[in-house]
Amino acid sequence: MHPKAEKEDEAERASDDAPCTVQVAVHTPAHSAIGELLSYRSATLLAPGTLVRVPLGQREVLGVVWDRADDTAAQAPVQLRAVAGVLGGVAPLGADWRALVAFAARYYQRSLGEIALAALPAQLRTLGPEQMARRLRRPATQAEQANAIELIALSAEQESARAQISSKIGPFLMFGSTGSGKTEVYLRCVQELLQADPAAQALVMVPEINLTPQLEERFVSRFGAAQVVSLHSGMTNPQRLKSWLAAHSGQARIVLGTRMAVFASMPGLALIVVDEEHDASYKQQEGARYSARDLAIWRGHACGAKVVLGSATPSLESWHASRPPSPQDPEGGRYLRLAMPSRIGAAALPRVRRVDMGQQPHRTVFSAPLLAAITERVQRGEQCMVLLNRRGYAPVLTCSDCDWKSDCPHCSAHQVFHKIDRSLRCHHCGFAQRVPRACPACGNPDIVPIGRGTEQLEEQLAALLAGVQRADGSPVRIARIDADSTRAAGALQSQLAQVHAGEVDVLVGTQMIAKGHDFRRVSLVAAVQPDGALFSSDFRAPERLFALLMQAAGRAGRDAAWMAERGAPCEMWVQTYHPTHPVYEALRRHDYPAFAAQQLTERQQASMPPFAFQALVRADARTQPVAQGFLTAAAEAARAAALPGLEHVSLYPPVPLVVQRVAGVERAQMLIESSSRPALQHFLAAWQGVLRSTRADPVHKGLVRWLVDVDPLAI
Ligand SMILES: Nc1ncnc2c1ncn2[C@@H]1O[C@H](COP(=O)(O)OP(=O)(O)OP(=O)(O)O)[C@@H](O)[C@H]1O
Ligand SMILES: [Zn+2]
Repeated sequence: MHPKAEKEDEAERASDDAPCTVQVAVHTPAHSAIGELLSYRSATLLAPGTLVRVPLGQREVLGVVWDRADDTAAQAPVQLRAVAGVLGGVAPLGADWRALVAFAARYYQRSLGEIALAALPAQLRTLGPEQMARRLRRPATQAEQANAIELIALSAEQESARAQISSKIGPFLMFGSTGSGKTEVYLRCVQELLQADPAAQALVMVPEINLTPQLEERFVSRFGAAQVVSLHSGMTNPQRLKSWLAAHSGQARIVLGTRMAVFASMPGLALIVVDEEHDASYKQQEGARYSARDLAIWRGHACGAKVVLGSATPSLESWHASRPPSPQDPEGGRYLRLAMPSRIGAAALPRVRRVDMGQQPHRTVFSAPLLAAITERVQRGEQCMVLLNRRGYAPVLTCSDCDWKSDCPHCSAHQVFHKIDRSLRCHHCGFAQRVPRACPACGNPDIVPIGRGTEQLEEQLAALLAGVQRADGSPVRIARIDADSTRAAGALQSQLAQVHAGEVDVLVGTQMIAKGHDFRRVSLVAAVQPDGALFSSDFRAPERLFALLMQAAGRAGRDAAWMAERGAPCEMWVQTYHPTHPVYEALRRHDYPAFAAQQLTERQQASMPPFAFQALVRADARTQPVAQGFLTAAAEAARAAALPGLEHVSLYPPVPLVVQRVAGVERAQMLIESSSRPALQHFLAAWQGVLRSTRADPVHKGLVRWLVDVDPLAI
């Protein structure tokens, strides 16, 4: 039916029958004064969760019918605009899904409509009824049968983890070393679940799906393409709609996705896996700043699904939440910790070797012993990985005469030098320009790069290894993987495939190379300049660095049988000016528990997460005083109004962000902290209205936006 005809038809019926009022969630701007739900007139009573099209201003938008608020407040239907149409063929969204959306909106201080509509595929909004009907008629992916795989026998540790997940309630934290076979345990748990209950569904989340194409292959080959769908931001809109519908209808049994998948509609949801749960990409960094890991825990609890978090380097939050009971703490944490300390096939974790860069000649990039070790490995046919967490050629260009620096005109940051296309690019706002021929300030032609990124590292390594030959006499092959080298569609997949196929001898890259890859022939991993993170102002920096180095180390020596035939055990090299730093000491012993214990003691003494709860309010404005002035005024207004929860909450003075200006906008933030999560929540909820009215005050003209970040990951 033509949309217009349908609309008239609906209006017709509404005037005949006794019309009723429905509450609808629509996408309203984040801080708009429009209430959470809008009321519409409908000819028929619509079940909560029904997808509808409704008029909003001059437009017609997608909405979700929400549970009716108490009827007394409802307006008489005659005064209301009518629902324009119902999205036929799509079952109403379940109560579990609506509860999750409502919780996320409340907890992360966003509007219900924003979260609800953002969680739905864009095409539900844009497709007309006919297109939609055609889409629904399209046959599902031809059932490509799962390969009848002969299951490998689980190790004793894997079997114990599997059995506990099967018999206990959880939530579980699977603390398994790199290469301990966590993925195999996920696969078994999913399999067991699907076999036991024909309607059951599993949600498996990974930090970045493009980084782990291997994982997708493993699920598809085990369960067949018809059972598995993906949900991530790299998909086209039609693909996303298709996956979403398959999950929503229950036809897909397994959803494999990134953080956004936590909102997938899955009526049979019985198991949620959060792989590499420590990874920062589970936290959304714009719009509604939700943590998909934390929502997974909430969702599992609310709908009775088991939740398994997995990592070799858990977040300190999850580690603390899974502490075993002790005499001082008879309850212990809420999660059940499952330990898998051994690598599959009794493979050894790499031996950690620290190079004291203070003892090396000035300006050394690759120390002589590291270079010798890499050379030897290559000659023997083994692969090496070199990690540097900074892309580009050099972080800054500078004039040797006048001290000019390649600053971004729009940000308080340097523009990074990319030699490959002779460009200067800002990694904050994206502003790019050609490298000037001479210093723009004084005309001196001698402008030089300072510091180094992966592009330069690759170039230097190529020069240093120029004479080195592989076992077959051919020259050494070096490749680089970072956000620049993988920009083209499919580039990352093909580069990873080359590494797996042994076509690359030395892989240079950013943290992208450290994550989750099951490289079978890597025997040496080196971090050439990891010290930067040791002295960051962010209290989570040591935790992040430790996790990164442990994960990087975890790429070496994964194939026990192959390593046994080699001349030397696998190694992780760290070049540092602080070889005795506790982070490197813990790394040397592969001792995550000791590292975590030391960090948690510090956090407890300083009353920091997970012993305290935080939120940030950020203000962006034309000037720093306007940004800070808004925050100060909002805090003062909160105190003046004696908002609930305030007595248990500390409001700190506003400060500029570390990168203070981005794209011409000044940024400031205020930290809010409490030892009680409910008190913090209570206060934030009450503060919303105050922030809105403060914003409306004309003295804060020049404020661009404000936002709240609950449980922020970066301070
Ligand atoms: N029981 C088993 N017997 C033999 N091989 C196994 C077994 N379990 C897993 N493997 C193999 O061991 C390798 C490592 O397993 P997997 O990738 O699941 O580890 P992981 O714990 O997820 O590692 P990481 O955290 O480092 O990504 C894989 O190649 C996998 O096929
Ligand atoms: Zn910039």
